[in-house]
Amino acid sequence: MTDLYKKSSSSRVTLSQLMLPSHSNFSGKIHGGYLLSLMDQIAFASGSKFSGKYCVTASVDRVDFLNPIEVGELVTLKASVIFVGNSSMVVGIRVEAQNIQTGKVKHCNSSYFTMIAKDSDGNNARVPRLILTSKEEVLRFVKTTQRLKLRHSYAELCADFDGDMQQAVAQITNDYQVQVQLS
Ligand SMILES: CC(=O)SCCNC(=O)CCNC(=O)[C@H](O)C(C)(C)COP(=O)(O)OP(=O)(O)OC[C@H]1O[C@@H](n2cnc3c(N)ncnc32)[C@H](O)[C@@H]1OP(=O)(O)O
Repeated sequence: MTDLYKKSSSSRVTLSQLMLPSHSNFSGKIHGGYLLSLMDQIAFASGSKFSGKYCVTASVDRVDFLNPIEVGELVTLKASVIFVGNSSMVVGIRVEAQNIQTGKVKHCNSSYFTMIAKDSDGNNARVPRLILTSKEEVLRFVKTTQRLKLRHSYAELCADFDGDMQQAVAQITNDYQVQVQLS
C-alpha cells in the first residue's frame, strides 16, 4: 500500500514514428493493428513510468479511427495517466499524424487504455494516487468516472439474455436486415 501522490505530468510520454511502407495495409494506408500496437506500447510506458511497476493492459475503451494515415506521415502519440484506482490506471492517448511536406496535422485517434500495475510476484500492486493540477485534468478525471459508470451499465446489459425470444426476434427482424432461421 502506498500513500504516495504524483502529478499526471510525471506519466507523460511522447512517441513519434515515421510511417513506412511495411506498416501499410492492402489499400496503402497504415494498418490499424500497427497503430494499436504503438498505442499499447505507449500506454505501458506511461503506466509504468507513473507506478514504477511492470503493467499489463486490462482493457481498451473505444478505438475510433478518425482519419486514415498515409505512408510517409509522421505519427505522434501522446499519453498520460488521467485516472487511478487501486491497482488500475487509465492512460489517455492522443494520436496525430503530420504531413511532412505541408506540415498539416490531423487528429487520428483518442483512446483510453486501462493498465494494471504488478509487483515482482505478479500480484496487482497499489499505484500512487493522482494530483490534479489543471481544470483540464479535473475534467478528464470526471469524464473517466462517467465512462467507468457506463462500462458497468454495459456489462449489466451484456449479461446473459433472459428476455422473451419471440419478442426479441420480432424486434430485430423489424429493426435490422436479418433473417432468423432457428433449427
Ligand atoms: C503489457 C501487456 O500488454 S500484457 C497483454 C495483455 N494483457 C493481459 O494479458 C492481462 C490479462 N488479464 C489479467 O491479467 C487480469 O484479468 C487483470 C490483471 C486485468 C485483472 O486482474 P484481477 O486480479 O482478475 O482483477 P481484479 O478484479 O482483482 O481487479 C484489479 C483491478 O483491475 C481492474 N480491472 C479488472 N478487469 C478490468 C477490465 N476488463 N477493464 C478495466 N479494469 C479492469 C479492476 O477494476 C481493479 O482495479 P482497482 O485495483 O483500481 O480497483
